Amino acid sequence: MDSVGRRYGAAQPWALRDVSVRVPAGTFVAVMGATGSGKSTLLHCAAGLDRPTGGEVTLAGRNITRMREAALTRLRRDRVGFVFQSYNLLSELTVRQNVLLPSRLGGRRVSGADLDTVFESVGLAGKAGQRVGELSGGQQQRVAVARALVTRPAVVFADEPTGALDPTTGGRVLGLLRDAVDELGVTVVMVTHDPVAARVSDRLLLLRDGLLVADTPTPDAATIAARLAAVSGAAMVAS
Ligand SMILES: Nc1ncnc2c1ncn2[C@@H]1O[C@H](COP(=O)(O)OP(=O)(O)OP(=O)(O)O)[C@@H](O)[C@H]1O
Repeated sequence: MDSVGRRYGAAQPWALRDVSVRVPAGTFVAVMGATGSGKSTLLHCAAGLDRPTGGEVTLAGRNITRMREAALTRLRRDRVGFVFQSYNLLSELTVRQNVLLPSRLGGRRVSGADLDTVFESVGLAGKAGQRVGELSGGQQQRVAVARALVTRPAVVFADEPTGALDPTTGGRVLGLLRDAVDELGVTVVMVTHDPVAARVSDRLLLLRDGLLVADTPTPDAATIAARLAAVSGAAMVAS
């Protein structure tokens, strides 16, 4: 992102202000900050889900700033995976159908071998035929991770992927994202409120009132919590 700004209306304050950040391939980045600091806005602008008001965005080597919607949709489908807090799965469909749905909609074939590999790696082997509605929250998030990874994306964007999970289950999901970085060279950009979850990342971005106020190698969880409290406190004082 080069000098990216976003506001949701001329009379609105800037949700993101002049953010410049480069994430090399194969890096795991955590994005943190107080509620309303612009984390989701940053993620959406970086992922091509939202258009910045100003600045330039390059995603998986392509400048998407003025890319037409159809090309952007193709780029997202082919090179990007998404994992959300709410899983965004179709509960009446099976695990396999959910994982294959985005590729099918895009007219792409996923080989049985690739599907088996991804099910194996996220611990869903043997569950492919089960209806998603019958699975636990942790299992559903694994399905979402499998769906994000099955197309072998360059980048996975995750918005609070462990927000609805208990710490143990959340830890497993974070482990899957970490493995995707270490073993497949995927780039992960993850928004989280949880310093323990952020600890799995290589690099920490901290936002305050839409400004990028820190960009550092990820420290230990206690230091993350202290930095988060410092920027959140400052945001509260400022408002
Ligand atoms: N669609 C929208 N229309 C208007 N304002 C918006 C919209 N989306 C976000 N905002 C505003 O932009 C600012 C940043 O919001 P954003 O959702 O990016 O913050 P966040 O750090 O992700 O917050 P949270 O931790 O609560 O999810 C907030 O002031 C929010 O009210």
